[in-house]
Order: sequence, then structure tokens, then C-alpha cells
Amino acid sequence: MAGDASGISDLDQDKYDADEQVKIICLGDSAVGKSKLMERFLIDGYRPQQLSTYALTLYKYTTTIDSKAVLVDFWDTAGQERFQSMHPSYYHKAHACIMVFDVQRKITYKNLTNWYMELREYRPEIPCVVVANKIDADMKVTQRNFNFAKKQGLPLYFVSAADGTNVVKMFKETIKMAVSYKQNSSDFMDEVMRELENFELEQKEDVLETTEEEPNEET
Ligand SMILES: Nc1nc2c(ncn2[C@@H]2O[C@H](COP(=O)(O)OP(=O)(O)OP(=O)(O)O)[C@@H](O)[C@H]2O)c(=O)[nH]1
Ligand SMILES: [Mg+2]
Repeated sequence: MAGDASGISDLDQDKYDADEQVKIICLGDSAVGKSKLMERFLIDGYRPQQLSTYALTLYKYTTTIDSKAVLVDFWDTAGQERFQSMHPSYYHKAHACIMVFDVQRKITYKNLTNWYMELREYRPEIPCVVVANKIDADMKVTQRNFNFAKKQGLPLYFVSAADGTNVVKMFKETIKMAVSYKQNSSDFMDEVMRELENFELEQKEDVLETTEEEPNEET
């Protein structure tokens, strides 16, 4: 109803207008640059000093793919190594994952194995990209072999949140993968979720119809 639109917040309005909505999560050790990458992509800026992300930050982003409006929910979370692992709800209904490590700290690369294992436990089939961040600190790293990505058959991006190298490319390709996954997924749980969403919608419509009819019955 047009009259209701004034009561809808901007974010809700985006959701309302979007043809598709996807959720993209970000994983990786603390201080690898997850938040800086989001900042670079979403605000096209980079503030060198910032505290570790507190708990969870949600970023909304809207774009157009194949002339369809797409609303992206980016989930960014704090220094996960302190908590060892993520709460299952973080993974819930995610459509793609960006897994980040810091080329200057080997341990963050090693820990990708753990992050990946946990991801696959909850989301066995979603697209996942591996991101080697901070290449501005030493461009030579782009010549090195990071076999983890190749071994798992995942795309690898060499990026820098500091100077912006490859950041937009990486995010845009990940969004495309997320949308395509959502539309074509044969994952059993996703199919169940889709059915449930349709069911909820139908139920909502039923409720609307019933409430709209009530005054008529009375009169
Ligand atoms: N040189 C360089 N430093 C970077 C880059 N990206 C991030 N940093 C620095 O790395 C530090 C950590 O960045 P964050 O984005 O806060 O890291 P995070 O992964 O979000 O960390 P948590 O929120 O604790 O999980 C900051 O001091 C950034 O300035 C980069 O591309 N190059
Ligand atoms: Mg952060």
C-alpha cells in the first residue's frame, strides 16, 4: 500500500525494492583487514587507525545485476580468533563467503584451513573466495604460490585495502557468485528455506486477506 511507505525506513525500503537479496559473510583472523576491505569497497575510503570490530557489523549495499536490483547484506565480525569459532547464526543463510588472510602474517594463512572447515560444516556449497590482503606492503608476494586456494579449487585475489588494488573487482565478482548461487542452488537446506519463505509469504497474504475481509463481514 502506498500509504504505508512513509512508515518504512530507508533500509526496509531498499529491501522492498530489491528483486534479490543476498548475504555475504567475511571470515579470517583478527587484523587481517576484513573491516578495511569493506570500508574501501563501500565508502571508497580507508582510515588507517581503527579499533577491532566490535561484535558484529552489518553493511548494506545495493547494486544492479542483469537489470535486477540486488540488496547485499555484508556481515563483518570481530577478531574471531579470540572466540575460536563463529556462532552458527553467522553462517545461517549466507550465499557467499570472503575468506581473508594477511600476506605479512603466515599464521593467518595457516588458519584459513580452520576457517574453511568451519564454513563447510555449516554451508557446504556456497561460493567462497580467498583474499590475500595487504599486498601494498610487499608486492613480491603476488609471485608466491598460495596453494590453499588452488587445492580447494577456490578463486584467489591479491588485494590491498590500503591502496584499493583489486578490491572492487573482488567484491563485485563475489556478489555475482552469491546471486547466481541463490538462484541456482541445489543445496537441500536452501531448497527447504526457499519453500519456507514462500510458505511464510503465502501465509502472510492469507492473513492480510482475512483482516481486509473482517470489516465487510461486520457491516
Ligand atoms: N598495509 C596495509 N595495512 C592494512 C590493510 N588492510 C588493513 N590494514 C591494517 O590492518 C589493521 C587491521 O585492519 P582491520 O580491517 O581492522 O582488521 P579486521 O580483520 O577487521 O580485524 P578484527 O575486526 O579484529 O577481526 C589496521 O591497522 C589496518 O590499517 C592493507 O591493505 N594494507
Ligand atoms: Mg574488523
